[in-house]
Amino acid sequence: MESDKKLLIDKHIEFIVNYGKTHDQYEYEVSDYLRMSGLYWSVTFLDLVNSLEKFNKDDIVAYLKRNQHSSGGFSPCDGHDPHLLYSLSAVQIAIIYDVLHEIDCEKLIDYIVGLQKEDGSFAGDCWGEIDTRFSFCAVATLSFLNALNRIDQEKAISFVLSCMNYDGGFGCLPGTESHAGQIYCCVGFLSILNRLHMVNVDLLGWWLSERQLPSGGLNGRPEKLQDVCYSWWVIASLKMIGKLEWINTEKLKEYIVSCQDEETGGFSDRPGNMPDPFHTLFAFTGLSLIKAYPDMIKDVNPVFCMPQYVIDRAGLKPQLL
Ligand SMILES: COc1ccc(S(=O)(=O)N2Cc3cc(-c4ccc(C=O)o4)ccc3N(Cc3cncn3C)C[C@H]2Cc2ccc(O)cc2)cc1
Ligand SMILES: [Zn+2]
Repeated sequence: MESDKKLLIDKHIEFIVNYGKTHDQYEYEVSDYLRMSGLYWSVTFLDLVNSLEKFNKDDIVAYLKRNQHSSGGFSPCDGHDPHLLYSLSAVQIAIIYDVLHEIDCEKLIDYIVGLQKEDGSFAGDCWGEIDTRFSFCAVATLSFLNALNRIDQEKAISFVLSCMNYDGGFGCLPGTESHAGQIYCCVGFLSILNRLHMVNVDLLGWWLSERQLPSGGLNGRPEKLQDVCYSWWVIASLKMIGKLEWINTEKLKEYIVSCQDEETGGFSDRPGNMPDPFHTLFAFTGLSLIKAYPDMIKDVNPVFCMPQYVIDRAGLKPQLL
């Protein structure tokens, strides 16, 4: 029976610890444009399985400092431009290691405030791409820096609400189709700003529960294939709006475990595909949220996608319905 499949925790730890070392040089190199996020995915995974000591804290601090741009924003790695995505990842890493004092928080706050537009939306960087993902990155990062009062919150909220669709979901821009990843960002944004009552909970809960397929896995939009990372985007959103019980969590657990690579360790989007740190983290945060292995995986916060004890230590209490 699939549900009896063992979770090979030690193999997954080995996969993550060795990813940057033994992993095929070409693939590791081409992912340098997301390296700071890759580090966040790996650090969060290790902390959830009580193995944070596998990484060298001083090396991590040096990497953060080396990649804070003069503008205050963070780049993914040397030679790349700063971006909101990697600024959030850098602060998430700093909060987990409790080293926020090692980075220039004031300059980072100025960088983020400078990215808010007249209509309340946020650009991801100086090149100006607008996406509700960046609204989430902005308020999540400012939460950790205790600087939410530095942006125009009412305009930011009205922009995100202008991206809500008739199906209760959210898209990346006004009038764009609902997608689980965008829904997670918009619901998380509203949770951080205490506006979850603006969500149509029954409509959105129904749309999200409809993501579950016969395999037990979840897809990100109607008619798409299941993918283990949607385990996170969908159930974190359901948890925030208090409708997690609308998913068959036993079938979901079976699907998630079926995506582990028993040879190399790590998780892939679907059984038999190439594992990566991104899908490995979101498989574990999904298992954590449905409390599938409570003795092996620490509790995760559904809004910030970080260990709950870290969010408690930071004194943050994002709204949950
Ligand atoms: C392999 O193709 C991609 C496509 C998009 C991306 S992404 O950076 O825009 N991103 C995150 C992401 C990462 C990986 C990955 C491979 C190796 C590593 C090392 O750490 O990470 C793989 C996929 C991926 N995607 C694409 C994806 C996942 N499931 C379905 N798809 C199409 C997500 C994508 C968007 C993203 C999501 C969350 C987040 O915090 C940042 C970016 C990266 C690789
Ligand atoms: Zn995926």
